[in-house]
Amino acid sequence: MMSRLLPAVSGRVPGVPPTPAMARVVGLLAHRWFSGAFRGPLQVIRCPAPQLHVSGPAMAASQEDFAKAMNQVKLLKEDPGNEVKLKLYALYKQATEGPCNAPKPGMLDFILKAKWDAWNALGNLPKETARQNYVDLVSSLSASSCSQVTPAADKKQAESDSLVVTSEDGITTIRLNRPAKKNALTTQMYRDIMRALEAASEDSSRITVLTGSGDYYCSGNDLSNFKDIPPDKVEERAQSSAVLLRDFVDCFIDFPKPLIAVVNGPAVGISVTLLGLFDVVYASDRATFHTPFSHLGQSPEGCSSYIFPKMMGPSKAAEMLIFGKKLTAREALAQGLVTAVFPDDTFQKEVWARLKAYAKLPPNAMRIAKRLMRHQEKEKLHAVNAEESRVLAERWVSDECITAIVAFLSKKAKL
Ligand SMILES: CCCC/C=C/CC(=O)SCCNC(=O)CCNC(=O)[C@H](O)C(C)(C)COP(=O)(O)OP(=O)(O)OC[C@H]1O[C@@H](n2cnc3c(N)ncnc32)[C@H](O)[C@@H]1OP(=O)(O)O
Repeated sequence: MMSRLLPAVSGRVPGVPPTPAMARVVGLLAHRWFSGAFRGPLQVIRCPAPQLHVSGPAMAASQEDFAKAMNQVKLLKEDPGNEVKLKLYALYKQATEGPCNAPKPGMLDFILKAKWDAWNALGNLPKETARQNYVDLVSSLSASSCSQVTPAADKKQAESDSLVVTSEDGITTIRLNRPAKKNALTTQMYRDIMRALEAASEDSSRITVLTGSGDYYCSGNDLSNFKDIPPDKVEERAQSSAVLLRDFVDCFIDFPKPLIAVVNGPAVGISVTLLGLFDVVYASDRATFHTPFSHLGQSPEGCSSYIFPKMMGPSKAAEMLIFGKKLTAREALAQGLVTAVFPDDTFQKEVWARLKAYAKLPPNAMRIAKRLMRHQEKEKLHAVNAEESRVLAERWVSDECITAIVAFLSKKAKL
């Protein structure tokens, strides 16, 4: 694709070398055109993606993604160069107007001809594919543009008591930091994690890690979230928690970069179910995986009702999600929930060495590979998440759930 565009950019007829005078004129016009001296659709468009030739509506970006990509182009820190701008232009036109039907500009109208050639070269590429390719290209440009942020500015992104977010060596790490409460997730932490993921998806890091401080990875939802709710607000709180849950899980479904869980110790509830949405899960041999939903009068979330049966087969998934069987790290590895298990005493050293090496890989290639692996399932996962959240809102107001939570909060029960 690149080489097909080159003649268009230089204004050359393929196979005919340009004269020096022609090259000078083309260079001048191209400079004016691309530096904004020319008004027209090129100012509306901006960055695209390498032609992936992944076709068909299954790979199509939404109009919202497309609109976002157009805005992102304006934020690029570096001029992407004429070749890329031409691709962006062509993909924008194809995505918004379809195949090129405009009359061919005259040979001496170099700039218009370059634009026309670029658009025309897309032939009958479907609008949806052009839209997707535009989004991909912008995303790849944003990633490489962001990676030029100075290391000092890039080091620390956010810090709060319960969540610590750092970015170093190409890795953004989101660390749950409530060790005294086994890293149980408060309402504020769900919100902060969503914000951290959003920032990580746009920062210069190449991979993103979620891990815990202290002896636990995470003990799941903080059951105190259910405390002090006036009786007439119970239903309303259940509904708003379901919306929070749905938005939270959606962020994991949509996260564009490689996402790695570094499971440093036991994991409970939502911190286990979410693992199915990570790309890689590394666990200490001290970690356990526990989803005691029935014990709590609750139901599975994090898309686990769909992913776990597919991953480990329905009966192993049933043992976990219906009967609350706690898995050891080795059992979780055998079920495909965990990628690799490390001895606890060398866990941190081995895992971070591996992650640092991964974080040196080309970021766009990693994102594209992830998208190709995950895209087909995305719509399904959003639907599963919506349904699980809806059902949980019902469970939270059930007698079974209220009894279980009261028992825990009054210190009468523990898992
Ligand atoms: C809006 C989105 C909603 C998403 C819904 C998700 C569903 C789930 O995640 S369900 C899973 C909920 N989690 C639990 O049921 C775990 C409850 N915790 C325990 O059973 C135990 O604490 C433990 C087995 C995790 C650890 O036991 P251990 O004896 O080692 O330590 P503790 O002394 O019990 O814990 C220390 C400290 O931390 C508090 N704590 C631990 N986990 C939670 C939690 N999930 N919610 C609230 N508080 C928790 C525990 O109460 C102790 O506090 P104190 O020191 O103040 O007594």
